Amino acid sequence: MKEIIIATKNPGKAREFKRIFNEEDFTLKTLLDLPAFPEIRETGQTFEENATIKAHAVMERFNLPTIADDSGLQIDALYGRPGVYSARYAGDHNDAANNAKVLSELGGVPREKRTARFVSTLVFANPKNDHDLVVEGDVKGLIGLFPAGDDGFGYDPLFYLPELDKTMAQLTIDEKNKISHRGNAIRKLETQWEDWINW
Ligand SMILES: O=P(O)(O)OP(=O)(O)OP(=O)(O)OC[C@H]1O[C@@H](n2cnc3c(O)ncnc32)[C@H](O)[C@@H]1O
Ligand SMILES: [Mg+2]
Repeated sequence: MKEIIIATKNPGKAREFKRIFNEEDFTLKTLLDLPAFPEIRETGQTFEENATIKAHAVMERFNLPTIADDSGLQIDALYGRPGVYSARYAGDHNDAANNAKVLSELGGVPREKRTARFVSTLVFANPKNDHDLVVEGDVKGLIGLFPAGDDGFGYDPLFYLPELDKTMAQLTIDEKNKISHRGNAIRKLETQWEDWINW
């Protein structure tokens, strides 16, 4: 069976990838399914640089086609922060602390100025290809005044979608994948990889 690795240790991302891919043609493994992989230092200045670092570190270790996702939240009133620092804005992978910091920095900012977007950049690296596939997906929304919802991960409880009158954390995984930055990026990747990948 053909295999693709998703170079992530984030259980929320892992669930979304597994749910969206139809695994009839290949199986998907994340770093949570594989022997302990050392911490990858995300030293890039952009989502693409960090996704490239992750995809290549993991591809070289396992010698298999590997997709990495580097993603984050860009808030207009904060000049694009937390951006590439989204995972470690207030505390490393401490979602509650990160959300609290965003809310406190936005204190007093009115609804119409709380615009934001989630971005996901995917880099697909393959031992048999000399260039990577790179795609970006996004979704626009507003930062709520307080967290709402229990699903998803990260900043989902703060990310309000006016058209749905719900936060990202109030959506099912399928509803989130249908509109999310990651879902949009994965769909773009799927239209491109058939011609590129040579198993
Ligand atoms: O690097 P990996 O192992 O993939 O996992 P990570 O959580 O560290 O992932 P990133 O380095 O790409 O950091 C992205 C952060 O942005 C936030 N984020 C990204 N996508 C999100 C989503 O769909 N919903 C909520 N928050 C998200 C969340 O805080 C993530 O930890
Ligand atoms: Mg990370």
